[in-house]
Amino acid sequence: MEVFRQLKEYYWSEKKLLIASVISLITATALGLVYPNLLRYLIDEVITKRQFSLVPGLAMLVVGVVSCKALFQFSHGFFSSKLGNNTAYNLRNALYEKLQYLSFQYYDKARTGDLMSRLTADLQAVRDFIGFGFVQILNVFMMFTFGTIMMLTINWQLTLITMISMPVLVFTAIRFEGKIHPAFRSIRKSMSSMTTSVQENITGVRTVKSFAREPYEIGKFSERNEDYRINNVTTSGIWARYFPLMEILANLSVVILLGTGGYMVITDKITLGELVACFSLIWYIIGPMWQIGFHINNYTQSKAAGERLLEVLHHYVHVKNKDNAIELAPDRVKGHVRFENVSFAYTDQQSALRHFEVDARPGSVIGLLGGTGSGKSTVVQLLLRAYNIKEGRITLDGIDIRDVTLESLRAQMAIVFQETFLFSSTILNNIAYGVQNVTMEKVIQAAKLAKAHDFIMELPLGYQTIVGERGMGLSGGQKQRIAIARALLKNPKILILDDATSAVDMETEHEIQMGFQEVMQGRTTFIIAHRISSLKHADEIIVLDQGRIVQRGTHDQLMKQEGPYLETYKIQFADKADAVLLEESIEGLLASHQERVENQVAAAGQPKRGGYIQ
Ligand SMILES: Nc1ncnc2c1ncn2[C@@H]1O[C@H](COP(=O)(O)OP(=O)(O)OP(=O)(O)O)[C@@H](O)[C@H]1O
Repeated sequence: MEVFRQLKEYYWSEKKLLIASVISLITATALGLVYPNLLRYLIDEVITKRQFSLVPGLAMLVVGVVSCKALFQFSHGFFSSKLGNNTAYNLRNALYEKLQYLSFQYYDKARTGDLMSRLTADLQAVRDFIGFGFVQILNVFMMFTFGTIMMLTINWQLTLITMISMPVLVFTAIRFEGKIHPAFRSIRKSMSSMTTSVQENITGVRTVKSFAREPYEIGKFSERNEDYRINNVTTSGIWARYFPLMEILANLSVVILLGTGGYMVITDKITLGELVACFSLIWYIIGPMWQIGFHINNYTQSKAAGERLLEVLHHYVHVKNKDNAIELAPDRVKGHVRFENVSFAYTDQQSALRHFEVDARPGSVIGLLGGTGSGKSTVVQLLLRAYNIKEGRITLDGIDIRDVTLESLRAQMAIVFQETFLFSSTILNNIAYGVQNVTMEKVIQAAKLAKAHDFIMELPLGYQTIVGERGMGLSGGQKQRIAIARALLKNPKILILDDATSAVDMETEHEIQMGFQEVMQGRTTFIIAHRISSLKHADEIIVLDQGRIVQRGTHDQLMKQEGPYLETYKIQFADKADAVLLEESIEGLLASHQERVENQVAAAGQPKRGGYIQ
């Protein structure tokens, strides 16, 4: 019950419904106990004593009891369902809220399919238990207690003899629980692994198809499906072994009751009415025992599901606001960013960034260059406080970013990520995502600066065009331009462009950069790029290699030094230089050829023909 104790805050607010549901069920159960007594009365007082005039009254009483019982059963169903659904509502909101605030560290390892199965199947299992299962278990307990007390009052010797096989039944049920619980955990695990596989397959369908890996994906899914099947079959095996055993043990009590009770009637120790009442009551005791397997199953399933929900709800949030964190006033932020001897490692194994230093004055542009995995994105992730650093410090206008509220810190920044993410909504909503109450003019202005306006206007629905999931239906460059417009519209103090123009052609990149120069005025900008042309105008360019700064300076300074920057420049511009040379030599060849032709024509005394190429 520890799991449900920890989940209390999500259902305890609905305690009125819980109480109403419990009272309704207790009343319905208590009314059910009237039957055996009516039976006893019918046999001993009416039939045996031939008092048939009492029959209509008795029948009316039965109708009354049945109607009341039905009414209470209805209200139990009504309150339980409301309780379950309200609890699920509270839990769903809490889980979603938690997912919003869980740090990047959590999402580095989280699997979407697994999270989805927690939010759906697990949540449903908990809802069903809190709504119905819990009260049903309470009902089982009450039916057993009341039924036993009533039987004891009729004849305690017969009751005790009948109960002789009950401890064995309880023992078997407990053993069953011990086996079925781990089995259900495995089912849930394999279910979530299967969901993950489907989710990944749908997300990466283009990659799968382009590599013609459909058979491999089918095989991978089949394996997981097989795992799920085996876990279900194993669970059914446990069920199949224990359930008949429990049924036999339950029916043994009935056999004992009829044998002993029948003998007692013959020997006049109890009346026939009392035996029939006991026979009816024993089902009141056995019924719940018989169903105990189902309730145990329901309980263990929801316990496993509850554990998985608690794992998310109690997951430690690494990056959060300190007590008394400073709220940055947007109009006072200047945008002075300093990294002071910052070292960082994602895992314990290898550092992603070592002794990183930069002093980005307000309005300056810092370029970051380096090979893949050299730590460029890590710099901006740390500035965004996606992760907490343990060595060194990062300050904004002299304040350690760990002392500032996350919301006010991130409100000062706009970032265009390497991988563009668009929501499945209109282009307008995607551009206006980071800001509230924005005018259409401002959206268009941002889109124009990002060189997105023209292609948006060519779409039949313009800004109202709904982009597919993750921006499907748009080219990589178009998606990037929408993401850039989104960042520009936010009007941030700090602008971060993480390889933001990698998917657009050189010409568009140049145009976007011209736009940037306009919007970058007064903003501190960090540009990560692989193309030197994107960084050339930065106030300082930092070259990284395996997390270390290997060169820094302006473009002109770096061009005068031997080092990776110059090498990169040579590689990137070698093709261009070759192309220029080739172009020049072709032009030279053509010119000399034309000259020769003209000379020949002149020598032959013929009129000169217009152009070289006829
Ligand atoms: N979320 C993460 N969890 C663990 N390791 C990570 C994570 N992100 C990056 N790394 C590792 O940290 C190092 C630096 O990565 P980073 O993304 O900063 O490189 P980068 O220079 O931006 O590379 P690229 O140009 O390819 O984007 C790499 O070794 C990378 O594998």
